[in-house]
Amino acid sequence: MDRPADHPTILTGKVGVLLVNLGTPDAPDAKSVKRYLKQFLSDKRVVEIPAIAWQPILRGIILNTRPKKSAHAYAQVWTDEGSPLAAITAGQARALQSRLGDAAIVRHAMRYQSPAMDKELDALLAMGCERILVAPLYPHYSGATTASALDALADWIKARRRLPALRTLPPYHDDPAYIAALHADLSRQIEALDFVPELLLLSYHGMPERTLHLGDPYHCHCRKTSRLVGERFAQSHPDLRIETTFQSRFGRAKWLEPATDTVLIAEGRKGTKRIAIAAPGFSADCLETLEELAIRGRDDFVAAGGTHFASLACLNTGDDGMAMLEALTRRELAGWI
Ligand SMILES: C=CC1=C(C)c2cc3[nH]c(cc4nc(cc5[nH]c(cc1n2)c(C)c5CCC(=O)O)C(CCC(=O)O)=C4C)c(C)c3C=C
Ligand SMILES: [Fe+2]
Ligand SMILES: [Fe+2]
Repeated sequence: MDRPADHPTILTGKVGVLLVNLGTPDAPDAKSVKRYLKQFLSDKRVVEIPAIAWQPILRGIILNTRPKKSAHAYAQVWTDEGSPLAAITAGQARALQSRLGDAAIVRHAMRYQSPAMDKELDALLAMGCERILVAPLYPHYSGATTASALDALADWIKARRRLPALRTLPPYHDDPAYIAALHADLSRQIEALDFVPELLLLSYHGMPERTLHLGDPYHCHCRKTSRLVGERFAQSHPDLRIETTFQSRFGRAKWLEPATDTVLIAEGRKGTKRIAIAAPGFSADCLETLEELAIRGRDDFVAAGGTHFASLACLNTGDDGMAMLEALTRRELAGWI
């Protein structure tokens, strides 16, 4: 009798690591963006409005207007290797694989679009992995990101007969390895600038404010990262002021404040001339950092009177970030030995 597709022929005792990020369109055109947004914004973890009320708004309004606008934004940051988020996440998986060597098989997946989580989990199983670490690359826990990735894992679990042993990487917003990586990487980038910033803005993706009152730890996680990174900078760069903001507001509800664009304008107006902005909540540069911060953020700040603006890169595939990911991964794998 044929074996079912998810049934590995030989079990080898191998360990798999699946890096997971949010997902991105396959191409910077309205059709691909629409497909992506439809999947993303239909996730009940992302838009917590009953489907009966939300789906008509999504299908009737948002999916008819936003894809064209967003596709234009994606086109401005698209690379030869595709969407920056996709290219960088693939690079992180390759870099982690070479750091871990025989200790694990590393793959990557996206919560939305491709490579799909279920296919990548099946691939690890087919390669003989009896233990799999699923690592959502979100330092700060939120229902919309971390929990949603775990929902997709749960769906995969429910649909398979034979399962590996599983672990998931916890949020790492206050992990000394993450704080040290951010401080080292951002310090190096700041030292390489041709100006001395007065202000380092730490901009995190926003969330509806309501989620904070419902008990989502996201806001507190972001604030704690800022405090810990700020303590390091107070030692190394005592004249650098550090502020926290939230970007990428979506929809009509109140989102976490202060908003990044509002603060950039207010700082420019009150006479701040030189700003560096970083986005510690994003493991990889993406639309939200390369277009919203680096292009529109600069325009906002300069129009308000600023003269020097630098958008700093995310940890991406740099040594500081990869050493941190290796340390976090090895710690989880050690729990299995
Ligand atoms: C890093 C953490 C993220 C949180 C928290 C988050 C919450 C969140 N996002 C939306 C709506 C959109 N986000 C979009 C893009 C996007 N979001 C994240 C990360 C977080 N989102 C990333 C990494 C990206 C970039 C994807 C890329 O392709 O580069 C978009 C799509 C782009 C657009 O049309 O503007 C939307 C929409 C909500 C509603 C939400 C919390 C409830
Ligand atoms: Fe988002
Ligand atoms: Fe908080």
